[in-house]
Amino acid sequence: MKITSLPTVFTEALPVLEKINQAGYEAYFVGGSVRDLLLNRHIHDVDIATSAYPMEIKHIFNRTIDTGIKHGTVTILYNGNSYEITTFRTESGYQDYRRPDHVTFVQNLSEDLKRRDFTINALAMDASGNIIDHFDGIGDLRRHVIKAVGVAENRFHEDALRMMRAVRFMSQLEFNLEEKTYQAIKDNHHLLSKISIERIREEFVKMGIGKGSRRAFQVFLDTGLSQEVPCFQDKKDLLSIFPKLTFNPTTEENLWAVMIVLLKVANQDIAKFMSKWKNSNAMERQVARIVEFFDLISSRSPTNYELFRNDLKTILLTIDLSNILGQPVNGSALVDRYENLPIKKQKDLVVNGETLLKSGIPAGPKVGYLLQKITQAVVEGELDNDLDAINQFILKHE
Ligand SMILES: Nc1ccn([C@@H]2O[C@H](COP(=O)(O)OP(=O)(O)OP(=O)(O)O)[C@@H](O)[C@H]2O)c(=O)n1
Ligand SMILES: [Mg+2]
Repeated sequence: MKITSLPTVFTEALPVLEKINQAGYEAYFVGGSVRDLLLNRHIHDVDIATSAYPMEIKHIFNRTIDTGIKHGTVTILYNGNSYEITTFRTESGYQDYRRPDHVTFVQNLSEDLKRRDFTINALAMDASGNIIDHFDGIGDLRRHVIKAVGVAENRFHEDALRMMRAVRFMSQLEFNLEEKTYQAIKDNHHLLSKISIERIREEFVKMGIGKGSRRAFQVFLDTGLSQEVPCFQDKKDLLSIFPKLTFNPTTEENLWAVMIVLLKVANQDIAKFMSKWKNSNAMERQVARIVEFFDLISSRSPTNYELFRNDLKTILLTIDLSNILGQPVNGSALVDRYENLPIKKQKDLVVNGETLLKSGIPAGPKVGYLLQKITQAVVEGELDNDLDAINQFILKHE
């Protein structure tokens, strides 16, 4: 197969292949970019494989970064873009079911393609647009199948994360798992426990927000992979809800929001669950806000309305909570209710602790009690946010 018209991500990178070729080495586009090109999907970056050693690549290009010299990878900067160029290699250095500590360089492309995870990812394309496909990856793209290259079990022993990659591609591409690949995951799911939570999380999130997330979740459960993720141990019931959802979360924040609602409904410890994911501080803050928000819905404590922020509004409007909670929750009604609140922040109230003291209320717990009563009555629409009305209210409640 030869591709004659290439998107700009490739045409911009063609001079890179040509420069390597002119220096006497082979060079190809490989992996995800070739797969996504054939699927007509958005291509975020192109990776290059070559017969040249990293030192030789550093000679050919002026601006390079030693990304992973040990693994044969050099990043080059060319015409405002950066490219990862990796020397043909095998996976013989794999230890402990994780990525290799050291690699063995090989001289030809077919050896390099053999060590890749799935047939649809073991595709290459040369500078003329010829597709190299030794494992019928094109056929599997047509059949919508994720199939391991060679013996599936070996591929998963080389890198156990590939089992998560399998379900993640199922979700992203809406593909099926080939029978032997599925069976090999079922037989080897325990190996996932060797993989760091950060790497698992990256795949889990991609799986959770892909178009085929619900089917992928079912396989994540059925194969036993979920048991190997620390925060999901003993949460099979909770997870079994995912395949039944009537929508796909589309952003990472949405995905966590769904998880949090499920945990809330099941009365489980959210902080404990979230800490196990080792999320970034920024994501932790987002998550904390989502938790606050759901507390808000359930407690209806007026002062909590302060926590209602635009991003949370988005969640409410995009996620159908009724389906998760098993009881009717009208997201847009909640948003409307917020929009029409007489006060949105405690500060919007015409009185505060200080003004109450000045008006003669004795210092003590009474002040806080009154303030809460007033706020609640105003939020619920039972009392106007007006000094006279509030003073009368105080007389009644003193
Ligand atoms: N555990 C892994 C990770 C990657 N690869 C190979 O390296 C390529 C690039 O890896 P990566 O960028 O992680 O994945 P992509 O398949 O490119 O997917 P994405 O579009 O998410 O980048 C893959 O296509 C595959 O050939 C592999 O064999 N085993
Ligand atoms: Mg990639």
